[in-house]
Amino acid sequence: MKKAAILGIGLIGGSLARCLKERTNLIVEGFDSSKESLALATSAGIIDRGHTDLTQAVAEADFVFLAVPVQAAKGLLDQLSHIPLKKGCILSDVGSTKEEIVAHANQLKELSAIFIGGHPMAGSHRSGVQATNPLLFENAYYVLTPLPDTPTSDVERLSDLLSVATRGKLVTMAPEYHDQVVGAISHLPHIIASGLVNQVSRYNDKNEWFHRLAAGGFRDLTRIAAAHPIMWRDILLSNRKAILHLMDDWIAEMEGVREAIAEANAEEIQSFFTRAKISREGLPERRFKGMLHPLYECYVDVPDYPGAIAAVSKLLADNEVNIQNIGVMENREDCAGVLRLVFVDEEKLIRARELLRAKQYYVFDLDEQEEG
Ligand SMILES: NC(=O)c1ccc[n+]([C@@H]2O[C@H](COP(=O)([O-])OP(=O)(O)OC[C@H]3O[C@@H](n4cnc5c(N)ncnc54)[C@H](O)[C@@H]3O)[C@@H](O)[C@H]2O)c1
Ligand SMILES: O=C(O)C(=O)C[C@]1(C(=O)O)C=C[C@@H](O)C=C1
Repeated sequence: MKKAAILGIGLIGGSLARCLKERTNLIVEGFDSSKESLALATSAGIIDRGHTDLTQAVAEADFVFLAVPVQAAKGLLDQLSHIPLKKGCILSDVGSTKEEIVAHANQLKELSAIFIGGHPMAGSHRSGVQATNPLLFENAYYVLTPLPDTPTSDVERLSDLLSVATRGKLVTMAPEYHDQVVGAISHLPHIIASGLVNQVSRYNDKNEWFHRLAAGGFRDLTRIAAAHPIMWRDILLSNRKAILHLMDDWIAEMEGVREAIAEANAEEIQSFFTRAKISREGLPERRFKGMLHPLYECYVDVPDYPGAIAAVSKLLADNEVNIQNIGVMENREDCAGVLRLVFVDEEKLIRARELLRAKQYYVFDLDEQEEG
């Protein structure tokens, strides 16, 4: 039997393990410094076996995936360069930055496996094995960053495996290029979200209404600020060059709009928002999107009385419309507010919209707005 070893059984490593277990014939073994995570992953069937010993974990592995924070991944690579790996073994990672780790692997001449950098463009602000999801990478881009001299057959072998296992969209690009692009659409937004949360938190220390009034806008924009600090520390340290450049551009962007506000320049302020609106609406379609998950979702306003949520789910269940996922949006205090409903396909979503609207529920579907 062929084997994959996943080093780091957290959100991404654990989700990848579940993909491999569900959709390939590989034996999946895990390595983690946390015995609790390994025990949980083994008992939940996420991995076949857990190890705290690296040599045992990678023994006879055909594929090894590093799924730990970026700086820890460099340390594991150093250790792996002293461990004989199976002939033909492919070593990859899932880290959010690529230039540094690819260069690091490339200069480890003793490394007995081919290294191909990887980064699934999907994730969450949650971390740990408890947050794993075998559908996490579905339809998301999964970037591989082979070097010009990486054998094509190895890239294909890895790409084929990941394509089947994750159902993601495999693409290749140069590591530096990856870091510039992902710096702009992932790393910079995390800095902005966290900076905004810290700024408002300072105000809130003196007046608690800041947090209490925080509604949809603030919460939507800052969800990602709840992500793992060590992971993000490592990402920023690893992609410093690109991020510093992006932050300069961001500061210039903010100075531009600040000036327009200071001068009460209505035309310029409107143009700032108009450009953003057009660009935001031009992002790839959400349902078959790249960086965002394919979702058949809608939002339903529900009144604030006991049983209101049950009434919505009963209406749909009575009409054989299965809800795949349901959540209460946290955008209003002391109020049930808005229900987010997710369906398995478009047909179910359309049927749900019809049923709910026939009962006078207010249903909002972003894609319907974009289509119309
Ligand atoms: N979270 C995301 O949204 C996301 C998305 C794509 C890629 N990534 C990348 O995936 C990697 C893992 O992130 P995650 O979100 O799964 O983190 P996580 O915190 O959920 O999981 C990391 C796991 O690695 C283990 N670990 C940490 N250091 C270790 C070490 N030195 N030796 C052994 N085990 C160690 C931890 O115990 C934990 O189980 C990071 O490099 C991150 O940049 C994250
Ligand atoms: O959805 C989220 O919470 C994420 O932060 C996911 C996200 C992103 O920025 O889009 C975070 C880091 C990754 O390397 C890839 C994806």
